[in-house]
Amino acid sequence: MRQPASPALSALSPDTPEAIEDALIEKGYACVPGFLSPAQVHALAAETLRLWDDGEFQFARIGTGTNRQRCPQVRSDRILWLDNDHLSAPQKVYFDALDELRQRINRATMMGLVDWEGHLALYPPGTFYKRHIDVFANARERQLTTILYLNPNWQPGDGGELRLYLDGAEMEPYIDLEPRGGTLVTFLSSRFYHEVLPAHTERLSITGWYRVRSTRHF
Ligand SMILES: O=C(O)CCC(=O)C(=O)O
Ligand SMILES: [Fe+2]
Repeated sequence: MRQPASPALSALSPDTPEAIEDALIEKGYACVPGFLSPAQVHALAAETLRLWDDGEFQFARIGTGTNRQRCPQVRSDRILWLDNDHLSAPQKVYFDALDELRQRINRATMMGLVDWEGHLALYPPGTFYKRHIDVFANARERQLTTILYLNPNWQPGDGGELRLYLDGAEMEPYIDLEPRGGTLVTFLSSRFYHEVLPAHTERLSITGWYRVRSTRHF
C-alpha cells in the first residue's frame, strides 16, 4: 500500500513520485505535467524574468573545466546558476520538491543520488541547443537530468520542444516534449541524446542534474 504523504512531503502530490519512479524504471525518462502548481510556476517565471532584466544571465558554455567555451552554433541559450545555499522562496519550493523526489527515487532505484545542481535558462527567440548528451567523459556525477518548464502559456508553434532520442546515438526514434509551464521532464543523463529545437518565443526553464558522489559510476 502507498505510504501517506507526511507534512514534509507536501510539495508534491502523492502520486507524482511513484509515477516518476515507474517511468524511470520502465523507460528511463518521465514527463510529468503539473509538477508545480500554476501559482508556483508563475512566481518562478516572474522572478526569472526580473533576474534577466537585471542582467544576471550569461551566455551558456559547453564542455568542462578549461575546455568550457561559448559555442553559439551548438547552444545559444543564456543561463544563471542557482546557489543552493541562497535560494529565493519560489526556488526553494522547487528545490524542496526535487529533494523529496530524490529521496523517493533513491529508495525505489538505489541510484544513490546525493545532491542536485541546476541553473535557470532563458532561450530568446531563435535560440536552440543542438543534439548532445549531458554527461562528460571526465565528470560522470550527473545521473538524472531534470528540466522544469516555466512558460505558462506555451502553445504549438512557439517552438523550443525538447527532442529526446530514444535509441542511443541513433537519430530515430525520438519524441518531442512540449515545454509547457509546470511540466517536469527527467531522464537518465548518460542514456539520452537530446536537443532543444529553435524557440520562436522566449522560453524559460530550470535545468539541473541529480548527482552521485564523484567516485561512484553507473
Ligand atoms: O531545456 C531543455 O529542454 C533541455 C536543456 C538541456 O538539454 C541542457 O541544458 O543540457
Ligand atoms: Fe542537455
